[in-house]
Amino acid sequence: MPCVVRVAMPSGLISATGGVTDQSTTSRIRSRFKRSSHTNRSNLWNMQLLRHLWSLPLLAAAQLALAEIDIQNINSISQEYDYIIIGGGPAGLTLANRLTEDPHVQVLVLEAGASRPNDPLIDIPGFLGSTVGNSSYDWLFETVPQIHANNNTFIMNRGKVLGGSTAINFMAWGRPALNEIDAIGALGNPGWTGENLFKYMRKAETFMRPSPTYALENNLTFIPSAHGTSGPLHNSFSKFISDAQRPWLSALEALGVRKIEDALAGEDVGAWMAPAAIDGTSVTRSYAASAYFVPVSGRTNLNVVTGAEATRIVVQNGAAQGSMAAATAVEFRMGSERLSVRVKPGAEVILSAGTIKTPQLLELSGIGDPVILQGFGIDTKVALPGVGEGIIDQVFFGVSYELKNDSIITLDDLRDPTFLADAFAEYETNKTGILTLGVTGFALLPLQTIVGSSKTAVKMIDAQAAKIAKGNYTAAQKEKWSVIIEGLRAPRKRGLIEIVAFPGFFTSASAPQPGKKYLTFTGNLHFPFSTGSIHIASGNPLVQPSIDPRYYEQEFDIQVLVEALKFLRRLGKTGGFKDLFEAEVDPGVEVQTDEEIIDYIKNHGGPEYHTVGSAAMLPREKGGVVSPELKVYGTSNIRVVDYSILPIQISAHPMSTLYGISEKAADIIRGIVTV
Ligand SMILES: Cc1cc2nc3c(=O)[nH]c(=O)nc-3n(C[C@H](O)[C@H](O)[C@H](O)COP(=O)(O)OP(=O)(O)OC[C@H]3O[C@@H](n4cnc5c(N)ncnc54)[C@H](O)[C@@H]3O)c2cc1C
Repeated sequence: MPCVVRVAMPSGLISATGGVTDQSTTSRIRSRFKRSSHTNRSNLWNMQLLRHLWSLPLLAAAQLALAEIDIQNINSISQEYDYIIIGGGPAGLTLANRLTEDPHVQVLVLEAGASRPNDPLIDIPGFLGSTVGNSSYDWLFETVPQIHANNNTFIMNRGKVLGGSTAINFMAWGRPALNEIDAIGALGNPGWTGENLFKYMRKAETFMRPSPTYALENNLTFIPSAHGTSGPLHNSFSKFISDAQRPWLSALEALGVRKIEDALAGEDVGAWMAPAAIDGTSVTRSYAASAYFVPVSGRTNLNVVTGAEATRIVVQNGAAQGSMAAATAVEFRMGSERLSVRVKPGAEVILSAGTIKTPQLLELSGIGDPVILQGFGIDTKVALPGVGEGIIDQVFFGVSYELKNDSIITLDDLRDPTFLADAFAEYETNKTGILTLGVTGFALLPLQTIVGSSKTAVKMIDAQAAKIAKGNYTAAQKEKWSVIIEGLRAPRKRGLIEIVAFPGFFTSASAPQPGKKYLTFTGNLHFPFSTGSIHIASGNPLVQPSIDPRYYEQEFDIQVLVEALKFLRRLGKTGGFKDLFEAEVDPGVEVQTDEEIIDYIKNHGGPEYHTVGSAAMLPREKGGVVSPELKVYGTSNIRVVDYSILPIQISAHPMSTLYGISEKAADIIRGIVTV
């Protein structure tokens, strides 16, 4: 067996702790941020969006940071693991942490990406988004051309690094309504209730309260009992709130959107100021690797191997013999080496490779739809047609405004290398300034608010319900959609569109102008009806799967987004925003008719990075892949624990829910709870 890499904790390019930054350090920082050698990877939508957000010098700095990252060879993989976890993202590392609390349990984690401790582009909150699109951190998956989205292809960004997408994401910390989890339970998943899962979400987190003065000045409210106080994952309110978003709550109130005390307490329809996954003490990103791995990295019963890409689970027996199929080995690659680790009797393999890679690995292992598997010469070990089917992906678009007042600080300032260097020095010295920023202004709106009329909303809902009733869909599909319809009919209990105030230029049709400042509103469709699939495109594990979310196949989705864009334009003309904005930049006033708006959204909107459903937790006869215990049907020792198990979408950003799912899964696996 080869040597195994265990991640070391080098000092890194930039210390994450505070301290005095002297003059020579500041000049070094300045010159670093002035260098530029980054070349743009793609002209696809997401890439344009992020290219506008982040300057070339910053991305060059990322390359310098990479050179400093270290991985050490420490020991060898043994053959005696109780759990082999594929994927060192939020789910994989939560499980690894909890399962190794028992010193007699041996755990191996295989992570395809590298470990990047003390990487400033991950750790410094205000650099959010800077690693998205950089192949050293990002898988850069691509969809197939989307026929209902002007045939556009979209990049599906996902973290390829220890910590998974939590290392590269935007850190928004939210939770769905309690009743949404109850609805997932009612689809055939006993034991999955809102109350129960919220308990696990709180277990995962430590919430840092803001000081009473800061809370009062910035309208930050919270209900203490809704938050965890001793979990590994830290969250807090942003220490920097741009003046560009000050009118958020009052302008929304003028449009009939009430402020809610705390969107994490089980009801999330309304407007709020949100915390982010930022450790309020160190003022660094709190993510799966820093929260769940680093504190326990010294455990001798935990072996986390980075740069190790799992390629197949070797599965024996199966339906043909009438017995349960069982994993006997996991094959993986490290560089050009092909390796394998045995699954000892009684041990388990847990797939936590994320919504895109988990179904691919199942299919490569002979678990999936026999027709698809045969097409690639793969023997069927478990016939499970639900694998990779029924995926639902949230989508979003932006409306950007140029600010009248160029002295307001926004993320746009970071495109200026001198400002960036100063901001960096301020962050290093005091842990203050724009580089401490997390996105704060959120609201979740029901259709009734978006269209401004209950009657119109009900008409749209009725039309969609009738279309579904008449359509040639399976009963299981109709049942899932009925949950969304039910939500749409209960505007106080369930929202449909989330809107966010992003303090900077975050649209892709135009480019930001030097010296100008912007605020972007995003409109995010959190319950799309359009449903697609992810399947292998080759028997070669290194060929990425075919991802087809079928964006806007259900016309209702695009109709709602058109209405959302109109709502955001109304918001831009309301209250304090009216005086703040010089002009709408994207889509721009020339885009007026519904057809023009549709084109704008299809060409300049895209994935919100929250895909669910590729290994759905549902009864097997309803297309389910895993049971409520998260066991893959037809197998004795394979589970899936990641975001792919959600059978329908939720109204919130995934992280809190996913950590909660993973905490609960750890208790199920350890036998602490039964479902
Ligand atoms: C750009 C972006 C912004 C986002 N913003 C937010 C936000 O603000 N708030 C929020 O709550 N959520 C956000 N999300 C979503 C959130 O981060 C993800 O939903 C969540 O991390 C998904 O977790 P997961 O375990 O399913 O998969 P991932 O986080 O993708 O983890 C999977 C891990 O498995 C590894 N892996 C995959 N295949 C293999 C293999 N074959 N062998 C070994 N390892 C493998 C991957 O490298 C990765 O580390 C964002 C996501 C992205 C990409």
